[in-house]
Amino acid sequence: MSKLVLIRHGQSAWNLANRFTGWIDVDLSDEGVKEAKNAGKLIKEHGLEFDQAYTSVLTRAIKTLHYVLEESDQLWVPEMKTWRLNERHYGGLQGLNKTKTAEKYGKKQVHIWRRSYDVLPPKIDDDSKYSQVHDRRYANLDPHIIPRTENLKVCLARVMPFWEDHIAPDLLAGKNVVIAAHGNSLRALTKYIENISDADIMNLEMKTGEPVVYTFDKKLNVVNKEKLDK
Ligand SMILES: O=C(O)[C@H](O)COP(=O)(O)O
Repeated sequence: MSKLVLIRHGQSAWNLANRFTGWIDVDLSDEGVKEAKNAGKLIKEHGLEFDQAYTSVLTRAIKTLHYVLEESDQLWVPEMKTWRLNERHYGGLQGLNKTKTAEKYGKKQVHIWRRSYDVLPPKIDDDSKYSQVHDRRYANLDPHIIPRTENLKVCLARVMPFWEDHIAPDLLAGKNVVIAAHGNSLRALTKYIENISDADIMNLEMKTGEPVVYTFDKKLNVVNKEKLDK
């Protein structure tokens, strides 16, 4: 039996300000720090011990992972950061206020951009101040791979190689794994793990700072799922 714990980062400054964030690197809010620490306490209370940790290359997820590991006395656990676990890229919506965008384009359209499986938000221009094409942390990627927009389908497609190369082999080797990432990269992983349909995934929400614990058998079938209450 191996365990996989998924944690959406604590509330970020732009969750609080209600702005589309995606690949913009905003920090945790004070409330987000509390949520991340609380997630670590819950993990300790439940006696969860990790062999490997994964996170994105975005501050809010990295800090959440570190608070979780610190609060559960496991800061020593090996960790790897990857762009493949980044939030879904929100394209030209990045930086915009969600309410104002709904007033401009209609609530229905904004809901489709936010939750549909395969509708792409508008692309971001490479010269936008919210584009990541010149961000040093992606310098080792082929510039064409850096997203200009993503829906959940595209996000899942870039998360999956990381699942195949790292997460699944760890779980098959009996390791316990923790992943601190983002609402939509984790919705994508959840869709795959639980085989959720394209239609039903629209209704799945990930709460900030709430650990979701999967137990897998030796063949990587899910035998249990539990959410740790805040
Ligand atoms: O990138 C963002 O704006 C949030 O992290 C997730 O946004 P969503 O709730 O619109 O998917």
